[in-house]
Amino acid sequence: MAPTRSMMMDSPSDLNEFVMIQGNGVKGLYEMGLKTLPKQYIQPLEERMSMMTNKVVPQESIPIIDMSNNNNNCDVEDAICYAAEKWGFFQVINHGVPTQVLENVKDATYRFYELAAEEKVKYTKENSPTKHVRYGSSFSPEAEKALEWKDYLSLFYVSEDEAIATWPYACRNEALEYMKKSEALIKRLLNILMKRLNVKEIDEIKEAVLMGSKRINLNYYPVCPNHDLTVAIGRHSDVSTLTILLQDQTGGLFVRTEDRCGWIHVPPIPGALVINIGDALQIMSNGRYKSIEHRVTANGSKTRVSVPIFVNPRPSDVIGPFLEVLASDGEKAKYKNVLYSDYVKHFFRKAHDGKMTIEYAKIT
Ligand SMILES: O=C(O)CCC(=O)C(=O)O
Ligand SMILES: [Fe+2]
Repeated sequence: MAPTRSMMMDSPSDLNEFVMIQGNGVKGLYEMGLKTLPKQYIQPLEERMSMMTNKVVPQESIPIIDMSNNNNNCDVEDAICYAAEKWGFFQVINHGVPTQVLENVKDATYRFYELAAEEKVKYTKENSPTKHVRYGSSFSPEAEKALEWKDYLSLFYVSEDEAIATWPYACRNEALEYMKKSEALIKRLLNILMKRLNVKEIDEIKEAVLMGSKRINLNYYPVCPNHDLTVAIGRHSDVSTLTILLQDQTGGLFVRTEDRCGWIHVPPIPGALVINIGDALQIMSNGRYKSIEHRVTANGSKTRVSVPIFVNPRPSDVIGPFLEVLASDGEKAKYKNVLYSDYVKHFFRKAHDGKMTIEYAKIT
């Protein structure tokens, strides 16, 4: 029997069946015309943006850095390192990734989500022929108190051949092209950030630990009923080295203020990319660069898409503060060495919980 709206509201197992097992996602809930948010999505008060404790600070903004060579290159380098130390988040313009490539990957995101549920369901955890391709909804439904209003397709990059063989046709060429065309930007950013840490050269070993593996996510956040009772993504920091995020013009990404008392909106800028430092780089830089907590609000009137590329160490890498950082002035290590796959497992084992993941690696 096709699920009715009232079934969806009352029964967690019907909701799970419709959203996750049949692969309709929250997109399916929106399309069914739900006027009230199912209770599984209702977040505790302290997680809602409408609370006084979650005030938005409109007078603050993260830096916008022009990466073209019209500026003095030293200014660009200073701006990037300062932003990574103080804010952990910045936007870049004139970054060298062609606008058309960005537009194409957004279109491809819509194309994938417009496929019938029977097509998308082939890529869920239960059905996907490879663990490198995963379609799902919410973050860790087993661990979360309340679900998140988000569908995702997560594509782990191993090689071009493997991607061509396994990634969904609706989006694979565009996702691959976006990854390829952002490679030079990623390398430039890492070179700049490393120089400031006293790492003179990114040799093969350093390159592997900084950017040895990559994951691209196609996030889809449909229009949400009672949107202020829920979140699209809860408070978290990324476990990556760097994240390169493409967002559309809807808005909704918020970053923690330095005093951790409020939130700063990351305004959409046509053609720009949002860059943020992840936990792995916070650890490798011994805390010099900051991986900042962020979240995404659900929207009551517009669908939003975003496409992050998570630039990561390889799962088999051991990460810890670089010796160059510690040696420069005898600085003490703030983090221990951890196997990156253990760190990532720890992140996925629990619900989103702000900046708590990094405690796993902290020397106390
Ligand atoms: O959608 C966004 O703007 C942010 C997504 C995000 O934070 C993530 O996927 O880790
Ligand atoms: Fe994130």
